[in-house]
Amino acid sequence: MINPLRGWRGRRIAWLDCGSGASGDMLLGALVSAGVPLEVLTEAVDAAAPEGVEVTAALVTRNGLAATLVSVEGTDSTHERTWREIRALLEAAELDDRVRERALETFRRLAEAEARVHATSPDEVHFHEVGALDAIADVVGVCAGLAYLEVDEIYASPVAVGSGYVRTAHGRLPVPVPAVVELLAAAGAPSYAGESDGTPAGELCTPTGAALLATHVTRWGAQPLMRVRAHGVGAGTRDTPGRANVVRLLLGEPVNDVPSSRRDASPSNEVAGGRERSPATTSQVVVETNVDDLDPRIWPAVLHRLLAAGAADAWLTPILMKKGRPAHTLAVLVDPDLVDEVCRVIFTETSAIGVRSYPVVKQPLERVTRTVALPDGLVRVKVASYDGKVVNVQPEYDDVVALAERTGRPVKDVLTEAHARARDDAEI
Ligand SMILES: O=C([S-])c1cc(C(=O)S)c[n+]([C@@H]2O[C@H](COP(=O)(O)O)[C@@H](O)[C@H]2O)c1
Ligand code: NI
Repeated sequence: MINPLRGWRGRRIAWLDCGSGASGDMLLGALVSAGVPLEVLTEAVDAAAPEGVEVTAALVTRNGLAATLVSVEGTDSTHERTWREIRALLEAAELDDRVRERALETFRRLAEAEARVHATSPDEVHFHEVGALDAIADVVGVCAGLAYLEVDEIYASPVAVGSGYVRTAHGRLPVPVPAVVELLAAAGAPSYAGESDGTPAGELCTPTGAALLATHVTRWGAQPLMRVRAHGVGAGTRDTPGRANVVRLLLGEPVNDVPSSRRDASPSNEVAGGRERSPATTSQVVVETNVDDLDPRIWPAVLHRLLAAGAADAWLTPILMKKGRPAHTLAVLVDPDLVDEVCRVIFTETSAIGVRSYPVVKQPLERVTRTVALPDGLVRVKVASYDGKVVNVQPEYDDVVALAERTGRPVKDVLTEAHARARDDAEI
């Protein structure tokens, strides 16, 4: 089995074009079309599926475009599964830890979205279509395919969600269906209807597709500046005239559009041992501007937009400017390939009429995200190591707050519990 990205040195990124939406099978097709061997998906699916399923791939066309259609067939003996059942199933399956962690996170997001839609708790959620055998296969297969590619970061375009109505086990639902709205909102993903000529587009993004995107994608926007090394086109089941019903996956390396002296000072992050990224220094850019005339109520939205555009961090420092004017320095830490996007946000959202920027070298600690199981639910935890030793364990605050809200417990108690469990798991 040859990884299509094999032999590359340096950072690897993936960009998903979700201009015709996203679903589990479209994502599977894009992975196979980009070069992920079908066996990688079938091995993971066989390990997780409670009953026999067959995963096949075929070359088809969608509105004239060649695309790979991956189909998952099997007879399911049950009509619904609970989040608890799926969690137990994934926990018991012989899956690679990373694949299991991602699949659990995908279903956790689905359970939380369903719980919000139906005003219940994740543990009370009964999945219908989303808990079926083919959906489990889609989730595990996509998580296995993406893990196989070992990309450092996954970007995706804004997501076309569709419009109109769709028939489901819940009855007739408006599109985007409620679970998709919840999932994309929780992930901060930009979305739009995607109608071409005012005709309702139907359901373009499904809950499974949205949950998989929410779990894997860390940045949303147009294709970043990248050298494409491989790409794939995954077909949706329907062939709609006038629109290629596909997800495209582009794999490549980001192009650092920065002076060569910076590149020399900052080696690229090679994949160490094939999995974890080394704590090598990385080069980023700080973009700054001083502003004295913006309505201060707008600043939180500006910071939010900058982070949504992919900035690694954005902050304000109060300053006293020329003529004794109180003002703020807005500073944004960003990868070189996103500087233009950050400048676009600054110029359109603030009153700045210029920015300055300078390269910086960042030394990140090696870190991994783990999921710890508390009695009431899951919490992601960031575990950072220095010199091979765990030096920091930090539960994801948003997960802690969500769990505290769901259970009615104080946030500080859930935080302490998550912290203790994570430290136990990390053996520190
Ligand atoms: O299965 C469940 S719980 C479910 C919830 C919702 C809500 O929006 S609420 C919608 N659906 C519909 O089921 C089909 C299949 O979805 P996949 O993600 O498995 O492809 C789709 O039409 C959803 O809108 C299911
Ligand atoms: Ni529902």
